[in-house]
Amino acid sequence: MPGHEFFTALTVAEALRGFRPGRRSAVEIVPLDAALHRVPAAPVTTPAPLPGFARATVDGFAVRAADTFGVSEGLPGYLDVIGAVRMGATPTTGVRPGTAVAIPTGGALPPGADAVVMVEYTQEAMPGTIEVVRPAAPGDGLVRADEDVPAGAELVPAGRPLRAQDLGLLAAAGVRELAVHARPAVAIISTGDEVVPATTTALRPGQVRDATAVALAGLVADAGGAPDPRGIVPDDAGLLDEALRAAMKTCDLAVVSAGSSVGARDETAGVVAGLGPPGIFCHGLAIRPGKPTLLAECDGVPVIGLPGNPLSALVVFRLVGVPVLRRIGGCLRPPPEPRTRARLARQVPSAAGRLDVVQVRLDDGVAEPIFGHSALLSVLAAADGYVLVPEAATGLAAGAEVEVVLYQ
Ligand SMILES: Nc1nc2c(c(=O)[nH]1)N[C@H]1C(S)=C(S)[C@@H](COP(=O)(O)OP(=O)(O)OC[C@H]3O[C@@H](n4cnc5c(N)ncnc54)[C@H](O)[C@@H]3O)O[C@H]1N2
Ligand code: MOO
Repeated sequence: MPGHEFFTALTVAEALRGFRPGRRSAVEIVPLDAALHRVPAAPVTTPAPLPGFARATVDGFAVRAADTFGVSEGLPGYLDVIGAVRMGATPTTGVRPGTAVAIPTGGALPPGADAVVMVEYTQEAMPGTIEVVRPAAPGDGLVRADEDVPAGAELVPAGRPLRAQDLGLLAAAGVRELAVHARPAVAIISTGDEVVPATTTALRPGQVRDATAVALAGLVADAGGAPDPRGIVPDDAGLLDEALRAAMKTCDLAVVSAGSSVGARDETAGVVAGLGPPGIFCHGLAIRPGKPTLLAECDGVPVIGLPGNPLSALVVFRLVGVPVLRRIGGCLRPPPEPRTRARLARQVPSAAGRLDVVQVRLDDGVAEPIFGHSALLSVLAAADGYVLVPEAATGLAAGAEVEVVLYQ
């Protein structure tokens, strides 16, 4: 019977290294205010140096630094104030030896000046004349015309999702739109005769609401993808084949939940094997939970078969699906996941040779493992994060310092 062979389990690291579908989502132009978290398809270089003119970084007086050399509280220097810089305007009055021009923070440095003395280091000696009591070196109290971004410099790299500060820098440089990867379209197909839409009010005995699809859609959206939930397919090879082929016409990644194990009704592997070359990359990962996972690429579309247990499906998609999805979306530098260090409240057993993903609750620097079968979705909902027990380890000792990857 198809699907009854034993898994040939790869480690998660081997799978991530080896399964590298070449598919990339299309490139589209978006306006800057719609570009948060989008992935630039090419580096964006500055059209001009920034800030573009030398500007004061303090409120004070634009001066020639040489005029202040050697001054002190006891021996102030005297300068004639011959004008004031207006914000947003080109300064008209230049600074000559023995003179100063009043300037606000951010004002354009007048010609002739090479430093700005803070107002706190001056006082009015008489109307139109200031005493300067601290010397200024050239460059003090200002930023140069290209100090923020030199001519031709890169504002944002390709492949790193845009953060709020990136948008700010692009805005400062006058970039109004940019080329980004389209959000990869991720078809989400649930399977199982017992699975009914999540909107079902009254369940018949043996039925379960589709818990996986909406949760996967959340993970997809969090990772920059566009979820395309395509409903529930019964345990029928022909219908799954039809659903997958229809999805593959438009999606960048197809995800099937359940049916990836070795039971009589587990059709996913057989169907995926017939979808087109190169076909199945691996069936079975050395991970708990999540062993019955299938990775394939069929006619240019990556296909991921996830375990039926919703907890397992979500764990595997986070660890294996998200990196694949990000790469399809052109993301070369994924944002680092938030992590924290904690002490393990109790011992965690684990078999050598597989990666264990242990859900934990965090309390004041202590990570409390939440034990429970992977059929129990509440375990995942109760968790603040997870701890990985590497393949080589046979468990973690109580009190061990562990790294917790946090759910946001
Ligand atoms: N003889 C073996 N049996 C099982 C193995 C094994 O290695 N040998 N592995 C177990 C593990 S681990 C898992 S996980 C499951 C995965 O099996 P499938 O991927 O074939 O999934 P199903 O059997 O169809 O479903 C498992 C479980 O999850 C429920 N389910 C499925 N889809 C949904 C959904 N969208 N929303 C909510 N719940 C869902 C389904 O009703 C089942 O209870 O196999 C073990 N068995
Ligand atoms: O590994 Mo299954 O994926 O434990 O529930």
